[in-house]
Amino acid sequence: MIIGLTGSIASGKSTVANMLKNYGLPIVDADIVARLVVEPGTPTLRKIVEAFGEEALTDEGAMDRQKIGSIIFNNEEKRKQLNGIIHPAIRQEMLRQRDEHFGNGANTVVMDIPLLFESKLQHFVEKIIVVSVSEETQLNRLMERNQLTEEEAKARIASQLPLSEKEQGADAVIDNNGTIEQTARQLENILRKWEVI
Ligand SMILES: CC(C)(COP(=O)(O)OP(=O)(O)OC[C@H]1O[C@@H](n2cnc3c(N)ncnc32)[C@H](O)[C@@H]1O)[C@@H](O)C(=O)NCCC(=O)NCCS
Ligand SMILES: Nc1ncnc2c1ncn2[C@@H]1O[C@H](COP(=O)(O)OP(=O)(O)OP(=O)(O)O)[C@@H](O)[C@H]1O
Repeated sequence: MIIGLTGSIASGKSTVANMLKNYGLPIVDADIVARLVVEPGTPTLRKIVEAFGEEALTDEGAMDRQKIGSIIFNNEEKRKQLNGIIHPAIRQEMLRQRDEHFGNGANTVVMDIPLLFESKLQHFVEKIIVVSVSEETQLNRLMERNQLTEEEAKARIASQLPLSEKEQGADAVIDNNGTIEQTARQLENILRKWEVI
């Protein structure tokens, strides 16, 4: 089975992904892949420099995440341009990792894709878990974790589809407003229902 794990920024995907890892399920993590495909020397990083200029790089020649983030979370055109460059490389590597896990005998693989709905990747997975929180909880946790101002946090949240819309497309929704334990129990019930554990 291929499980798609998504939600919105700071809704708790990584928290739930770690729980899934503890069940021994392999995780293909889009955010990790997104870092892999832009490492110094990759064709994708070269295309980003062609599009955004040398200012896209740190002095060490890596992608300047702070700089690119400040550009694309406040400019939809620039965000679409970056997505057009980086998403094909992310997709290719995610599918490679997915097939590698099945090749190694996995029965179930989890694909942790923040932009699953935005990038219309539903066909990559069989079941979708959406990790959902209230706007207030999301804003507070994002500001706390990334040390962002309210304005910066709201810009990042606004760059994604609303969680209410994602819940419509979910096979299961985890309400992550409560404690980690309450989230873990919801996940356990979902995995039992799907006979994954
Ligand atoms: C813009 C970048 C440089 C910011 O890096 P930074 O280290 O500050 O954030 P990080 O990579 O940890 O992403 C945190 C979260 O931001 C959100 N996010 C990232 N990229 C995007 C995007 N293009 N559109 C909307 N939300 C995004 C996701 O919820 C992600 O989980 C980085 O997010 C990036 O390279 N984004 C483009 C690749 C992408 O779309 N990744 C999402 C994988 S589905
Ligand atoms: N149930 C919870 N109770 C308290 N804090 C939580 C809970 N779930 C997540 N957090 C915290 O909220 C923040 C966001 O959680 P997490 O990083 O799992 O979200 P995410 O969806 O993976 O975010 P991103 O989209 O940025 O990768 C983290 O600091 C995490 O420790």
